[in-house]
Amino acid sequence: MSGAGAAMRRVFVDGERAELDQPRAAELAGLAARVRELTEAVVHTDVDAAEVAAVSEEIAALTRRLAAARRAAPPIAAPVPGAPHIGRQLANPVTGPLNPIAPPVEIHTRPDRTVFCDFTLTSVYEGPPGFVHGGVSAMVLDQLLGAAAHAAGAPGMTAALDLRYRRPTPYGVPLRGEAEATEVVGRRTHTAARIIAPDGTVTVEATAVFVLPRGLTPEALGNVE
Ligand SMILES: CCCCC/C=C\C/C=C\C/C=C\C/C=C\CCCC(=O)SCCNC(=O)CCNC(=O)[C@H](O)C(C)(C)COP(=O)(O)OP(=O)(O)OC[C@H]1O[C@@H](n2cnc3c(N)ncnc32)[C@H](O)[C@@H]1OP(=O)(O)O
Repeated sequence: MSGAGAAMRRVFVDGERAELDQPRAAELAGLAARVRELTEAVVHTDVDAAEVAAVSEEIAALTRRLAAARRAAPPIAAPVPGAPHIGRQLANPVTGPLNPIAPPVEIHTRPDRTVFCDFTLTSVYEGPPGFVHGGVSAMVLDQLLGAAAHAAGAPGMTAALDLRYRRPTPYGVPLRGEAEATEVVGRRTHTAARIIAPDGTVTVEATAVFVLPRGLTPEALGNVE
C-alpha cells in the first residue's frame, strides 16, 4: 500500500487522530470564522503604523494562548455510524469549517450521485485584479471532483487534474460548482466538473482521474452509501 493509503487507513480505520464531537467542532468552527474575518480585515486595513504594531502584538499573544494546548495533527470529526468519512476532515483547506484558509465550501450529493456546491469567494482569494486566483479555482474543483468520485462509490487520490480556464471567475458573487463521475475502470475513476458564474457562464472546466491507493477499499474509506 502506498504511504498515503496506509496513512488514510491509520486515520479513518485505526482511529489515529483525535476525534471531536459536534459541540467541540462547532466551538472551533466559530474560532476559525473569526480568523477568516481577521484575514479579510488584514488584507484591506489602512490603519496607521502604531495601530498595525499594536494589533500585531495582540495577535501574537492570542496565537501563544491557542498554542498552549497543541495537537500533533489536525483533529477529525467523530464517525457517524453508517455515514461516509468524506466530511470528517474538519481542517480540509476547501471544505473544513475548522480551517481559516478554507472558504469553506459545502459540498452536497444528489440522489443521482452527482455533487454540487454553492459558494462565494472573497477578495482574499484574488488572482488577476478583480477575479479569483486560478490555483484557488483548481483547489475547489479538485475537492469537488474528489467528492464526485466518492459519491460514485469509487473514491481515490487525485492522479491527474486538467483545467481549462474559459472566462475569469469573479469573486464576491455566488458561484456554483458541479461535478460527476464519468467512468470507473478498476481503481481509476474519471470525473468532470465546472464552475458557473451567476449569469450562467462556465468559467472553469476540469477533468480529473482519481486512483484508489493499492490495499485500500472504498469501504475502508467509509464509502457506504
Ligand atoms: C484531501 C482528501 C484526501 C483523501 C481523503 C480520504 C478519505 C476520505 C474519503 C474519501 C475520499 C473523498 C474525497 C476526496 C476528496 C478530495 C480530493 C482531493 C484529493 C487530493 O488532494 S489527493 C493529493 C494529490 N494526489 C496525490 O498526492 C497522489 C500521489 N500519487 C500517488 O500516491 C499514486 O500515484 C496513486 C495512489 C495515485 C496511484 O498509485 P498506484 O501505485 O496505486 O498506481 P498504479 O500505477 O498501480 O495505477 C493504478 C491505475 O491508475 C492508473 N493511473 C495512475 N496514475 C494515473 C494518472 N496520473 N492518470 C491516469 N491514470 C493513472 C494506472 O494506469 C492504473 O490503471 P489500470 O489499472 O487501468 O492500468
